[in-house]
Amino acid sequence: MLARTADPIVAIATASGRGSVGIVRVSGRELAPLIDALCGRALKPREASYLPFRDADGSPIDRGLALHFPAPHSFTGEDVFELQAHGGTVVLQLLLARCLAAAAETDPATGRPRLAGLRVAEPGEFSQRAFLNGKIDLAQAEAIADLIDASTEAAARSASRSLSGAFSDEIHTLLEALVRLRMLVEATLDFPDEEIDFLQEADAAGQLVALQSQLAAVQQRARQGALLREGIKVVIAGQPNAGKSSLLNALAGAELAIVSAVAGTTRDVVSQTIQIQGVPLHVVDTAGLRDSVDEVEQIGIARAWSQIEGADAVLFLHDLTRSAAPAYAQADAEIAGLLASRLPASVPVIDVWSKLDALPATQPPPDSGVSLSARTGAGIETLRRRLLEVAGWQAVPEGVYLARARHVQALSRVEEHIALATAHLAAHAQLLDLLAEELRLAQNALNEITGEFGADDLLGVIFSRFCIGK
Ligand SMILES: Nc1nc2c(c(=O)[nH]1)N(C=O)[C@@H](CNc1ccc(C(=O)N[C@@H](CCC(=O)O)C(=O)O)cc1)CN2
Ligand SMILES: Nc1nc2c(ncn2[C@@H]2O[C@H](COP(=O)(O)OP(=O)(O)OP(=O)(O)O)[C@@H](O)[C@H]2O)c(=O)[nH]1
Ligand SMILES: [Mg+2]
Repeated sequence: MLARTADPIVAIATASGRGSVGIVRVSGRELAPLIDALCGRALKPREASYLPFRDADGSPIDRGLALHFPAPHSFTGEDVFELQAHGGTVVLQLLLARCLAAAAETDPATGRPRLAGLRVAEPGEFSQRAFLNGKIDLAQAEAIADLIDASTEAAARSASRSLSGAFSDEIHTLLEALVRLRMLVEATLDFPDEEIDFLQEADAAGQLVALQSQLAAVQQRARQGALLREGIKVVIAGQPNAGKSSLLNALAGAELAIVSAVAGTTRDVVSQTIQIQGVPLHVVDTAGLRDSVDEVEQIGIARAWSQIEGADAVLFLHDLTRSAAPAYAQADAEIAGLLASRLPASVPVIDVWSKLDALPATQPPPDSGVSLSARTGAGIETLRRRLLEVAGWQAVPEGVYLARARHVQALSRVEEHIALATAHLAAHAQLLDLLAEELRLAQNALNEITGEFGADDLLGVIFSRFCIGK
């Protein structure tokens, strides 16, 4: 949990601490004395000045651009002071140390420390301040972290949309509609003897239907956004020698896993994240499944099963050159039974028929599942499309906003409360209290997304996952 203090904070604000330019950033209530110590003068608000950054004895540590964003017009809403220096780790550490030391020194003008309490920021603390000072809401703060962590272009673009407030705006539109309805219900509850039926007059039922369909659209885009952020885990499973490792390599376009004609080659789990239309797929190659007396192979098979049990989708590989043999088919049937008993029904198992190139031209490939050749690449594109389908990816024309599982879950709770509210309204008079309560709960769930109604521990978890300097 991040401390909620108003202490001034400082951090090196570059991802790796090494680049051609690096920034040391300070946020606090009144930074003028510190700025004077490092720059030797006051800075024009929001304008870059090129000057030496002064050490204790006045000698320059580096020369660079200094910026002062006076409160409240800054990223954090506090006074912000930036030193944009050369990006070496040592020079940035020197500047950081100089800021801390200068802050503790007595300001000749006041006889007090220049900036009492300056300390190094914890991860996420700058963004947390921007949130606490009302500069951004919680969904936007999360979008900053997601933008920095984005692993694909599509994820970065949609995080940027969330950061600009596109997602928050939609949540606010839903909130407004909900608040209007709540007022209506409360008014009806307050004047029970009134002749006119407010609810009927204002078509409360119609408003609920409209709200539901607005919500469905937001849910759809948030689900797609969460998919872009989190991706799905796809586990390749099957008998030894089925071509699992070859398929991983073909999907990844690199020789990651060892391929050999020896059955039981793979023992360790090998995984690689690939992307299809910007959707990250975490593809996992596993040891071939069979009864084995080899101790090492047994460990590998146990690991395979634990991967399979954590999968969002399973690619069940069958070797086309052997699948007609009764013993082979029997072993596949046993594996199919185990998959069915160990996986929840919601996890799709895709039958993949491998080594299509080695199949005699006279023999037609099975019409179920996907037939492919890791060697020639035939069928790989079909498999990619099938995987996108299984992941539930549908490109949304207006673009999606990057969302998190947390948001998708909150939206599902809103959906449940609206459904209950609709039922209570249909039953009318005697259930108006319950209707009001469901609307209130729906509003709370929406407020959790933007952080207007967030438990402190939730906020702590969210911000502590940021990188340092954000
Ligand atoms: N040098 C630098 N680059 C950076 C950041 C930074 O802190 N420093 N950012 C850090 O994440 C991002 C930009 N985010 C920012 C958000 C708001 C304000 C800001 O000054 N807002 C004021 C004024 C707005 C205006 O003039 O329109 C405000 O909101 O009142 C600055 C940076 C990315 N690039
Ligand atoms: N002709 C042909 N051979 C393939 C194809 N894919 C894999 N093979 C061959 O099948 C054999 C086994 O391939 P692997 O990818 O190692 O099989 P695996 O399922 O990972 O095997 P284990 O790790 O032992 O479980 C190797 O000799 C591969 O060259 C293919 O598409 N066509
Ligand atoms: Mg293998």
